[in-house]
Amino acid sequence: MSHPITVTITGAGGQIGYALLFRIASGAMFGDTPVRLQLLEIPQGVKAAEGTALELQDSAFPLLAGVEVYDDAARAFDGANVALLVGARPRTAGMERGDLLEANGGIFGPQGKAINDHAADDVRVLVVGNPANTNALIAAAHAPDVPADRFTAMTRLDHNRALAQLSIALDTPVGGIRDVAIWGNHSATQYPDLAHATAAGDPVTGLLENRFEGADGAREWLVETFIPRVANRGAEIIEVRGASSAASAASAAVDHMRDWTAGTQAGWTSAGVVSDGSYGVPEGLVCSFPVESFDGAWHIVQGVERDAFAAARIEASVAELAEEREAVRALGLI
Ligand SMILES: NC(=O)C1=CN([C@@H]2O[C@H](COP(=O)(O)OP(=O)(O)OC[C@H]3O[C@@H](n4cnc5c(N)ncnc54)[C@H](O)[C@@H]3O)[C@@H](O)[C@H]2O)C=CC1
Ligand SMILES: O=C([O-])CC(=O)C(=O)O
Repeated sequence: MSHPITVTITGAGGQIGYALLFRIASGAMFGDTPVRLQLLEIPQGVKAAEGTALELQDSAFPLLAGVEVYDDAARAFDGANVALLVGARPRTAGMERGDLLEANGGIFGPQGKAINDHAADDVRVLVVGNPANTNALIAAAHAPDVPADRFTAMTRLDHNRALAQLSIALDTPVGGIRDVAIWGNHSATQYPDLAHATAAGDPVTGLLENRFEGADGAREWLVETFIPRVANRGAEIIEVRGASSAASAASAAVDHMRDWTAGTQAGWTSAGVVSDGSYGVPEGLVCSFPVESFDGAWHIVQGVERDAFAAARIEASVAELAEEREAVRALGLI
């Protein structure tokens, strides 16, 4: 059997943690490679994480090489090959994710530093806790010895929501849809982009025109229904479920890490990555782009054409990311 991957999960006693840990232990994230789980909680969350650790034992997962619970970041990130930063307060009805910046931002500097000082050299970090993009920026800023491209923020849930809404609208299987993209912030300003998507090999633009009786109908569906539905789905779930998305968020985290380590097989996906200046996004902002994964790294898909409408929407979302960076600077978090 191969050497286990050490995976640190923060907020392991919370809702997403409860949905995520069993998927990781089952092999959904890293295939046949055994995993060692290191769970980090704040003191008041430790009992819940310990209970989950007992249930992980009881599941007798053949790939589970061990579970430890910590309330100390230095120990929890020790030797981590993968760090899933989930632990943070979720928003409630009526809040935007950016409203959490002050409450949650302070978590990610110390955790970035603990990753810098204690994680394995090949550590890969996924930030889930909101506002995810800017929290990833904060963590990266405190980890100068870790290459910036190892810090990512989760927009895979937005990507999956876009696939699902398109699949429903066209009555076509999710598995045949390619090259959807989420640009910008994991917030209501994000831009879900279908301009280059195909379904079973056919351009989605044409399929939408057939479905919605012409170009005007397709455009109306995109602008009035699809984009706001995807961009505000988190709020819709909070409204209907009474709590923010948990199992779907865990599932997206599995997808993100699996693709990062094993590579993408079928076209683009979406991830918040540290901008290298591509598409005019200021360097250092953690922005969602269409990406592919190969050789163990995310690569921003280059040369994607964007019409004036798309460019304006993306610019607005990037401006919000720049404002969030200024806000965390003003708070002394970076
Ligand atoms: N990026 C995305 O697509 C999504 C992000 N989220 C975000 O994920 C975060 C977690 O959501 P839930 O699991 O539903 O929340 P939850 O409240 O159920 O669990 C959060 C857990 O984090 C722990 N925690 C708080 N501060 C911590 C720290 N400094 N270190 C370690 N653990 C800490 C808490 O004790 C709690 O057990 C929220 O910020 C939520 O908004 C949720 C869904 C999707
Ligand atoms: O909307 C929220 O607050 C939780 C989240 O990030 C999502 O479901 O996308």
